[in-house]
Amino acid sequence: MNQTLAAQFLTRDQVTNFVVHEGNGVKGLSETGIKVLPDQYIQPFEERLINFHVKEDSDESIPVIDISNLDEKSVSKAVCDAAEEWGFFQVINHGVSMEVLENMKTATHRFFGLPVEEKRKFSREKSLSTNVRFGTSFSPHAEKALEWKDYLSLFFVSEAEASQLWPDSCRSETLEYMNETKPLVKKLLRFLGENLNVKELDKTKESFFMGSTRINLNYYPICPNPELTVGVGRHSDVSSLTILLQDEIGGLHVRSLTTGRWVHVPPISGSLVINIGDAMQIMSNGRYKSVEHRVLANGSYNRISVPIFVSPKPESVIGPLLEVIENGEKPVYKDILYTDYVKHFFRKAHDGKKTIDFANI
Ligand SMILES: O=C(O)CCC(=O)C(=O)O
Ligand SMILES: [Fe+2]
Repeated sequence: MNQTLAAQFLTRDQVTNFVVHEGNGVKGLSETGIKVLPDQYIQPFEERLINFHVKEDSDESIPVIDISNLDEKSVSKAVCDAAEEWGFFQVINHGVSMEVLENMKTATHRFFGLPVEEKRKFSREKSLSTNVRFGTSFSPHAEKALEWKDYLSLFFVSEAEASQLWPDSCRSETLEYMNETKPLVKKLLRFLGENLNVKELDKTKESFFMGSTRINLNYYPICPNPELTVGVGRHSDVSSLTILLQDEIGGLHVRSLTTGRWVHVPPISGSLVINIGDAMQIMSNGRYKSVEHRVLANGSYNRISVPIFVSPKPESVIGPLLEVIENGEKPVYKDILYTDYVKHFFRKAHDGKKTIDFANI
């Protein structure tokens, strides 16, 4: 704890400078031993999860699906039902080894444990490529209230590019995690596709569903007033499918489509959390749901998570799939250039489910 440094944060600008511009992140701020949450992290009353109905003991919970089940039909049905009713589920016995997952978590801690000068090499100002970005909050320039989170975001182009640009401290573990997860992604997409009348995942479908991949390493440090802020604000993902590895701390909440309540996603050792993103909601013409979720800040523990955002190729034009609307179903979304959609998402602060209005007819 460094009380002297904590006492130095007199003004809002000094905090922003320390966290955002000097690249210390909220991790750096947390490690000064700061006792009071700086003003710019105070979320409006209605955005603080504490004010919402969260029932930890509720009988509502997102489905947990054992993917190893030999009866493919029942697994496929469980996946598609979960995608329609919850937009979120956890998978166990998914084929990605515990070792790969543990190595990914260790590498995440290793990266965030680096000295600031090392991490800053990947900041917006210094990074050699926009495909690699170390940052804090979500879009600090667009946000009225900041989020209590630091991240490293890695857009995958090729192994060759990754070996040039990604940090040494986490490159091989992240690539292995991404590669080992691919069969699971394909399996889930095949199930989801078949249920939409997509007979096979050919090259065109693959580029719609999984043409690009971004992996984020998220770090949520201990927060002095967790009840006043958020780790991540209400949002849905812009991906087709998100595969998320979380540690044992917890804090991710999903809004139930049935009751509107915020439901906790309990950490299950060795599991992966899967959620439908906006691109899949659009391509399925609203059949699969991209659901609002958010992350609480924590007053006692540091937390990490590692989402893989499996998405269409940026240059793909996506809209409701032909297979879905050829039976006469009325399209509810228009065709959009995926990169325009992503730009729209990042231009503003997190704002619940509003991003998808961009694609409304
Ligand atoms: O940290 C988590 O559990 C979720 C993070 C998240 O929702 C995101 O990065 O989009
Ligand atoms: Fe998310």
